[in-house]
Amino acid sequence: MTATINPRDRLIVALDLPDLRAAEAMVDRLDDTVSFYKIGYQLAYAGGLPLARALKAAGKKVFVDLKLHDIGNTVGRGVESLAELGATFVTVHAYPQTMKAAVEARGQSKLKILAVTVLTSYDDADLQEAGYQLGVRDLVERRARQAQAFGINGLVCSPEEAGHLRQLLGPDILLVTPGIRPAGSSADDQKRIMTPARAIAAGANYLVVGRPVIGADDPKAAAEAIVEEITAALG
Ligand SMILES: O=C(O)c1cc(=O)[nH]c(=O)n1[C@@H]1O[C@H](COP(=O)(O)O)[C@@H](O)[C@H]1O
Repeated sequence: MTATINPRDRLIVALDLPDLRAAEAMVDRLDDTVSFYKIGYQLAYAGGLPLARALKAAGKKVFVDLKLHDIGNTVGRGVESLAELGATFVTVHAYPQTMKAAVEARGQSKLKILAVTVLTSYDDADLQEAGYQLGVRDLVERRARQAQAFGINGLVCSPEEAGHLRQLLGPDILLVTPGIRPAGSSADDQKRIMTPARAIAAGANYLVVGRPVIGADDPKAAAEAIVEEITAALG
């Protein structure tokens, strides 16, 4: 089912930019190279959420990444509001109450709920410091199984877990992987990373890329190179 996604549509560029003007300028620069954008904390909290509607009207897809996590009622009502925006994806943290409330609130809308398993900036030591007994691999697996049981549409995980999750959960669940770094680029604060080609080979459906594109001297060329790598990896 997910094999039919066009290679270009598998690249999601994170518009981690300070304001609407900067985000609109980046979308203009990237032009037809990019069809899918992510709006996260930085832009959303700077008044950027309305860009979701404008992008949709321009034929682009939008991922609203607010990583919801609160009591079930608050999560549910938040998801209802986000469904009105016309986004394709929204994120919640992969906690049982949160996932259950989000799936119920999604109702018949076209919004797909993605559960963030373990952030790609975490390793085993970070989880231990935060009080978890499980390491990354086991916690991702546990949360992924729970997410599937709740009817979540997809998982945000690192490409390092994508192969294992694909095997475990089958072909239908969407695997959306940040922590993407083209060969030779800086990891920044990411700890679980892979190149675009390896992430696709591991079974990721969508790759989320921020700084390697928006921080490049030529963002359009950087995005095009990633699309080419995705296309080649899909064979
Ligand atoms: O939910 C996400 O998109 C997300 C989850 C995660 O585990 N790790 C992660 O990096 N992200 C997001 O993916 C993007 C990655 O950005 P870069 O590290 O600049 O490529 C950022 O917007 C993060 O908020």
